[in-house]
Amino acid sequence: MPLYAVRMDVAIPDGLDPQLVADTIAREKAYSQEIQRGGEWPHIWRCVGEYSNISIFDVADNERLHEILWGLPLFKWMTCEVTALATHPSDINA
Ligand SMILES: O=C(O)C[C@H]1C=CC(=O)O1
Repeated sequence: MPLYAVRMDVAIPDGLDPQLVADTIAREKAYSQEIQRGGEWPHIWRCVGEYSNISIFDVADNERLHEILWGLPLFKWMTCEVTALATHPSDINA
């Protein structure tokens, strides 16, 4: 299945109801962990010092990745940069 690296940068607007923000972050965690358990989100790494992550997705196609990203509860407050990955010719494991 195709692999994708996705960098997510979160920017929560100032002045929002703190309960709304907390609820959204809790829903984000549950949604993310459900997809991780299903195998389509095998890696998520925090970018040190930033409210950002770099994740690896292992999904059927572009449409499925799009569906997952649009379903993120924090999606409205984040920007995503998607990079499709191909095997590197120097990879000794390939
Ligand atoms: O904290 C983040 O990087 C944003 C987001 C992505 C997955 C998740 O649980 O939170």
